[in-house]
Amino acid sequence: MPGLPARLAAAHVICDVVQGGHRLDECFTPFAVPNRLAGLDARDVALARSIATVALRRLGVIRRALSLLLEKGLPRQATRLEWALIAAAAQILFLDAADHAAVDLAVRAVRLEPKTAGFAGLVNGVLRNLARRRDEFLALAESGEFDAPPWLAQRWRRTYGEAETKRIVQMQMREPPLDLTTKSQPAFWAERLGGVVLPTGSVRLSTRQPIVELEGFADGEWWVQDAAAALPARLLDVKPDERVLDMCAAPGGKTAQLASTGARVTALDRSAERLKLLAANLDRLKLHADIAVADATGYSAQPFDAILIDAPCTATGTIRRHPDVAWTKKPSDIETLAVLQAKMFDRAAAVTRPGGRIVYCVCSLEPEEGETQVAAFLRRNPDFRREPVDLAALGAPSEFANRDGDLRTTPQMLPNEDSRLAGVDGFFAARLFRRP
Ligand SMILES: C[S@@+](CC[C@H](N)C(=O)[O-])C[C@H]1O[C@@H](n2cnc3c(N)ncnc32)[C@H](O)[C@@H]1O
Repeated sequence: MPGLPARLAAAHVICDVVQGGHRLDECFTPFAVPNRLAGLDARDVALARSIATVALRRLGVIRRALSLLLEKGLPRQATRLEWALIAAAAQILFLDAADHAAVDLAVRAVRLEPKTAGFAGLVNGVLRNLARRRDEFLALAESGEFDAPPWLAQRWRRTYGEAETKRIVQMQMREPPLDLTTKSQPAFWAERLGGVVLPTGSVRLSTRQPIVELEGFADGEWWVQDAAAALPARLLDVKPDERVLDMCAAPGGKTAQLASTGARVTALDRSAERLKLLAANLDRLKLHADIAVADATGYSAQPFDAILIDAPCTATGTIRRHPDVAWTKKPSDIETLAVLQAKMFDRAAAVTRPGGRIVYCVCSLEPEEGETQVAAFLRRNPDFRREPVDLAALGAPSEFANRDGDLRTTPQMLPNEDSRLAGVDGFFAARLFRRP
């Protein structure tokens, strides 16, 4: 039955992410365990990915709609039913699938498994009702009220206030644009690829074409990187021939920026697998960095002129691009990561030469990983001082800096009349100079 394998794969992936804690991107690599894509052709993989992505982006409201339709809740003996219902609901409410096809394929999918086969009638009824009451559920979806896990929304309200949190959540429900960092000539590439040049210099497209098919990819003229993610490496203001450490480097978006300045860059990461990706990316871009596989918290070397710490974090600023983050992270992750980040920060201080500098950044909206982390670092390391970011030099709007002069972006910033071209990832970055 055409379309069935893609729907089955999507339902499995949604379960692997929400129940198994897997990263969505990882589920779509050939090394995924379990591999849900075996035997699927490229079109089916793309369809499964788009269903799973939308389902995770709108999981809160989909679950809310299903709970309104399933008066008695999900049958306890068939919890796997939920994933098939979620995949089908994502298609009915948010994708251009014909209702009857989405319902029919979901019914066929649940009939394939002995544990769920007896509920085919229930699935049929629930999904038909969902399609009939589509407008009501779309109105519910518009509010954005259900699309962030309550614990995260509550934190953001405390940090950013009610109104901004609403805008953050609403932006996270949208499909993000594709941002490119070009080696040179952003205006030329924007024209060739049908995009725009942002004030910060990134090229922004709204295409859904596979990246590898876009002009300039194979020739290594640009790489994919959110506009906010492109700013921290620039804050380091690296000069040719300086010795620079990229402390958490893979897959190498920021290493590429640092290496393209002519600096001597060491790209360090704990993950040998991810460093293979970095090496392949640098190869395509015809750029060079020395690669080191090591745990940053125990790293030792001759002092560097400049260090970038793009620390591992909860990544709650990237939920637009990685909707799985909203459903796989938990409050204790913030505490665990904050401890690791502080250790890395102190190690970086130990290998910064007097007069040298550090840029510390995270793609997290949580102050414990950003603002608070820097304040604690400065208390522990009085030989460092903060240097406010120069927004004019970055071409960034004034709202990109916080009161301390650090970079702080939130997803609803960089608005655009064309909503397909609006928003940025949530990022935090601070510049710290070691006294000579
Ligand atoms: C936010 S990602 C880096 C993204 C990268 N800078 C870029 O722009 O493409 C964080 C990285 O930290 C690495 N990492 C996590 N713990 C580490 C540790 N203890 N030592 C070194 N690297 C670590 C992860 O493997 C991951 O690649």
